[in-house]
Amino acid sequence: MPTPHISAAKGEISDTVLLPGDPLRAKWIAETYLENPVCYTEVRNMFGYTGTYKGRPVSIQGTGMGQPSAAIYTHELMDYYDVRTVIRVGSAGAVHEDIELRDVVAGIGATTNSSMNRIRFQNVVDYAPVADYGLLKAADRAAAEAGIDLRVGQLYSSDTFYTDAPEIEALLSDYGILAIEMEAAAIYTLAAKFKARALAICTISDHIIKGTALPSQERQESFGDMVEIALNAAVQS
Ligand SMILES: O=P(O)(O)O[C@H]1O[C@H](CO)[C@@H](O)[C@H]1O
Ligand SMILES: O=c1cc[nH]c(=O)[nH]1
Repeated sequence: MPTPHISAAKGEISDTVLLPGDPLRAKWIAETYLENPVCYTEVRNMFGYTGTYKGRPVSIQGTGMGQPSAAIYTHELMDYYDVRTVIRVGSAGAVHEDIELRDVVAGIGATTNSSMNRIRFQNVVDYAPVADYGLLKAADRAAAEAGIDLRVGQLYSSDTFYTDAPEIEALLSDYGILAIEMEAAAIYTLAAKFKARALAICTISDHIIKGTALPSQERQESFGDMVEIALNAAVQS
């Protein structure tokens, strides 16, 4: 029996899954980087594919935008399909002066304004969602081998894309946050719950402090470095 949101049969999804927010990015990654990709779900047009990379089975599953959506896919993958390694491959907005457009950032941790973990931990604990150290090391190694400067630091997983309080983003930058995205904190938390491994890697598509952005046609091309790091980390670790 499939899950409510994924129509694959058990065994059709690898234990190692890349998680882009955009389902069309899942399609592009599968068709560009995997050998023999097969689409295993089209429920809600949130595409998922399994193929091989360097001889190892790897799946790519879209998550949609925001922590509630990403949490549904991560939960079903880990709880029902026995997925044990996930790497988010996302876009993010830089909030730090040292980060530039097209930089690839790996989130060692994910600060968040989401209420999801407040609900989970009954408003008693401020849980600190963190990446899997082994996966992070594998990504760092894969980036070095490819000659890519992987920036490692904290992400901010926000529940809002548009904000009325830009001063919060400036404050977070002062406290070392590199970039804003919308899913990593939920994915890291669920990986901990299911004794799995998670890492979020993001390409900087816009710079919130500097007010610059990649033209839309350049976005997909700029994701190549991130995807290669993620796939090589996935198969090496
Ligand atoms: O490009 P993706 O992976 O969707 O990630 C980022 O882009 C979306 C916002 O435009 C949010 O999902 C954010 O996390
Ligand atoms: O969540 C996101 C993703 C890309 N750019 C942003 O500013 N925020």
